[in-house]
Amino acid sequence: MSPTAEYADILARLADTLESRLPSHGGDPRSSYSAGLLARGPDAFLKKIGEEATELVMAAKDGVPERIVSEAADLWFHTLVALTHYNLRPEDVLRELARREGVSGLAEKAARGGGGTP
Ligand SMILES: N=c1c2ncn([C@@H]3O[C@H](COP(=O)(O)OP(=O)(O)OP(=O)(O)O)[C@@H](O)[C@H]3O)c2ncn1[C@@H]1O[C@H](COP(=O)(O)O)[C@@H](O)[C@H]1O
Repeated sequence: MSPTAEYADILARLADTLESRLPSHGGDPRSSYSAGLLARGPDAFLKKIGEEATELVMAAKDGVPERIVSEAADLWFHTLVALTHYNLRPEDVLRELARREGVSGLAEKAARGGGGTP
């Protein structure tokens, strides 16, 4: 099995798990890290997204592949927690990326009247 096929549904499965951690689904902060974040609300998980994004930037600047992957995974995970709170799914983001596929970022920016470097 190719790595892509092996991991194809990990985001959906993780989203299912996170939904089960919502307060409305009985998520228990005593036994679940994500239930704790979801119970504390946006201030808690949005702060984590900011921290993880910064940690990813620092890892990338250091250029250590294992740390870049680890910090990117932390950022994706906390982003999924946020999506869950707002009743959104990773499939919604994947659909948006699919919609953009093949559309140059430069062309899209020009269509919006933007210019300059990325
Ligand atoms: N993928 C993850 C995942 N990635 C990162 N993390 C946690 O995210 C936190 C990252 O925060 P930091 O790196 O800042 O470490 P920290 O200082 O300990 O964190 P804080 O105390 O600052 O929150 C750590 O506690 C990690 O364990 C994750 N926690 C859970 N999952 C997945 O979510 C599922 C459900 O987890 P629970 O909700 O805990 O049952 C798990 O089975 C996993 O599949």
